Amino acid sequence: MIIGLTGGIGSGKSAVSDCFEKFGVTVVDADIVAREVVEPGTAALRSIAEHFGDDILTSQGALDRAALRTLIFSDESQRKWLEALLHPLIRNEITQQLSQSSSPYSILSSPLLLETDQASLADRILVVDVPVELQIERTVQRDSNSIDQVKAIINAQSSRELKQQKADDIILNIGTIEELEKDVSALHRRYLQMV
Ligand SMILES: CC(C)(COP(=O)(O)OP(=O)(O)OC[C@H]1O[C@@H](n2cnc3c(N)ncnc32)[C@H](O)[C@@H]1O)[C@@H](O)C(=O)NCCC(=O)NCCS
Ligand SMILES: Nc1ncnc2c1ncn2[C@@H]1O[C@H](COP(=O)(O)OP(=O)(O)OP(=O)(O)O)[C@@H](O)[C@H]1O
Repeated sequence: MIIGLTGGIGSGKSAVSDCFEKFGVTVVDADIVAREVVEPGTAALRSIAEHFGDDILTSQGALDRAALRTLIFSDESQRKWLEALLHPLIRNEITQQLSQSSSPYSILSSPLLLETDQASLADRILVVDVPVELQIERTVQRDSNSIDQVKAIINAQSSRELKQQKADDIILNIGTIEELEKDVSALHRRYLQMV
């Protein structure tokens, strides 16, 4: 059984998947996979440099993620171009990593689970839900992004309401980390009964 874990930027997916990992559940994280497919030497990184120019690379030849972030969240057509290149590669790698899992069930954590065909890889959808104001507050605190950039990223993602509609399970992450851990623990027991 594969649980698709999703939520917008800064909603708490990593906090939730860290708890599942502590219970021995295999977690495949789409954000980590998205970094792997553009490592130096990959065909995808070469395509990105050809399309955006060598300024999109650091002096070490790696992807300048901050530069690409600024570009794609201010120009939808460039974001669509990047997604058309990367999403098939990300999906393939996710499938590969999930096939190697040996835990009773696995977690696929992805910010774009419901926006892409990654949803079809999951048997159940678990949404980490937070009010947008808290999402922005936690993200700005964690990252060096400005409020406007965080808002632009949120606008490129599906709405809180749509995620709630598509969810089989919802964790409302408005309390403490300890409360979040209790909610994950209860879900873990339920999931074990389902496999
Ligand atoms: C633009 C990039 C280089 C910025 O890298 P950076 O290290 O700053 O951020 P990181 O990759 O950790 O992503 C942070 C968050 O941004 C949001 N985000 C990233 N890509 C997208 C996107 N295409 N659409 C909407 N939100 C996105 C997600 O909430 C994600 O958790 C990077 O996000 C990227 O390559 N995005 C395109 C690939 C993609 O769609 N990844 C999402 C997982 S499938
Ligand atoms: N219940 C909570 N109480 C306080 N802080 C929290 C709570 N849950 C998450 N956080 C913090 O909020 C920030 C965002 O959480 P996290 O990194 O887990 O989100 P995410 O959904 O994985 O984000 P992204 O989509 O950007 O990868 C982190 O700094 C995290 O420590």
